[in-house]
Amino acid sequence: SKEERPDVGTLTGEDVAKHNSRESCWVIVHGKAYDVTDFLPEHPGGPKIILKYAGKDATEEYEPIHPPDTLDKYLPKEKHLGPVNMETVEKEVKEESPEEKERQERIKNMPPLEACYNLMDFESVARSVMKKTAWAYYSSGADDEITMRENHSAFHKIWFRPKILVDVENVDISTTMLGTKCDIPFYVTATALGKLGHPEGEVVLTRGAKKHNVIQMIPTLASCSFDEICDAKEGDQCQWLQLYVNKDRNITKKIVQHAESRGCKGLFITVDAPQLGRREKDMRSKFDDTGSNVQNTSGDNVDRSQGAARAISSFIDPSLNWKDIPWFLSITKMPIILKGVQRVEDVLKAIEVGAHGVVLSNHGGRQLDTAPSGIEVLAEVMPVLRERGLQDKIEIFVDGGVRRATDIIKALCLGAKGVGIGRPFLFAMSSYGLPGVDRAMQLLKDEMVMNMRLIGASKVEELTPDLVDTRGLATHTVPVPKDTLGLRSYDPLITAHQMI
Ligand SMILES: Cc1cc2c(cc1C)[n+](S(=O)(=O)[O-])c1c(=O)[nH]c(=O)nc-1n2C[C@H](O)[C@H](O)[C@H](O)COP(=O)(O)O
Repeated sequence: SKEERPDVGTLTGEDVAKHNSRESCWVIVHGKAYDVTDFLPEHPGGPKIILKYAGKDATEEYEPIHPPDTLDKYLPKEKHLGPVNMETVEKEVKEESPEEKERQERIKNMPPLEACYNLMDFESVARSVMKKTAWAYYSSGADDEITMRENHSAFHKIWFRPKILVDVENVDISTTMLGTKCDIPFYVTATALGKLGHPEGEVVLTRGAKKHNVIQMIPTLASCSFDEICDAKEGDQCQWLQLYVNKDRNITKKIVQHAESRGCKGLFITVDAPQLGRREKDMRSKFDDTGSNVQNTSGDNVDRSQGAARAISSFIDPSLNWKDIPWFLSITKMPIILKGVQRVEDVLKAIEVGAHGVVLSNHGGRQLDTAPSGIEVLAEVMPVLRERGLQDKIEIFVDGGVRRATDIIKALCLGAKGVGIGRPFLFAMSSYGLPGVDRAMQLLKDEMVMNMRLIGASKVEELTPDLVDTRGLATHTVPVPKDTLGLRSYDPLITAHQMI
């Protein structure tokens, strides 16, 4: 039976510690106690991860996965038990694991920020300094990660046909995307759970985007709350919303109209994830967290075989289809872009239903493995649109595997308006915080100016299809230069058993 709440202003650690079972489960988050007993079976991450902190302070585990307003939004008020005198709460003395000791050592000896000369350097540093679960979540792709690797190596199959003796003294790399002027044709794409990599989460990316006048796409599954990320923008800084459509369309309508009221300038509906892909590195790193039952369905209806992301994405509506698009057009004035389009027929359909744009993307290789790279689909799409006089009907974006300004230039030559970049900014943020994001964006700007000069173009309008040779793009077996960590990022169990 649940005791009545002791009638004292502030609870003590001892009061909370008594409620440490399935029958009566209280946890502390941000210095306040919550009775989550009735919530246990509904928790998308399963009851076990909460029970691991029953009667204790769960803040550290809670923080990266849940936006701060989660408890206010989803836990009934009478379950909010009020402040706890944190001096009376026993501090968990966590025995630092040998692995954690080694990681702390690597952090002490990590390279200075100035040693990072390109976006892959940030990936290399992040791999060595990030917590295993965070690295696993950010770096993983679906299944054998073939598409994740293909996204990057596809750019190496496109070769330039540079012009010479063009006056490139003044190079302008700026452009507009959905009518917003940006310094350089890339945006920070939506990537979930920013606080896995950095305690401040997505607002670090907001600040970096402001400094470089690039657009940030706010993820539905952000660690920060949507309003925190909006509040972090300055002046007329532009943000877009990435939307996972909820089975409950009223919730979706509220989210969309709130985003518009907060000044978002684009609605990117993610259409390549009716179910989240199977990211095995993410699964493996969750598996050894005894508190979470990611491997055990425990009889309820949420499949936890995908670590954190899958658990918190059980709301996504797999029945989303073309017939829903007119409804979206009716509930918002924001331009509507379909994110995750992977074939020319669907680009034509997007134009037909009145979408304002598409992102040719496979979710960074985290969804359908052996789906084609966005850049390959772009090379297929643009000639068809030009043939039908449709190339100016919508804005086409590409994301996946963009690591160099030459990748951005190739995408623009093929007809993209801009590209989305995900992991590099996560790795830069996770390794060096805002200075890391700042440097990563500046490196891309410097590379962009230099490479525009070298191919003989002084502004983005001059980036045309004749500057690239895409004959090699359709082959999917070319060896790629050994510069991609991706070739070594997949870590099948087989190596763990040192089997020959
Ligand atoms: C790296 C990463 C990507 C995610 C991402 C999380 C991470 C850590 N998440 S995920 O949890 O569902 O997989 C999202 C997401 O919330 N929504 C979305 O539309 N795309 C998501 N994406 C895909 C992202 O928007 C781009 O399509 C992808 O990152 C581009 O590839 P690069 O990382 O190689 O730049």
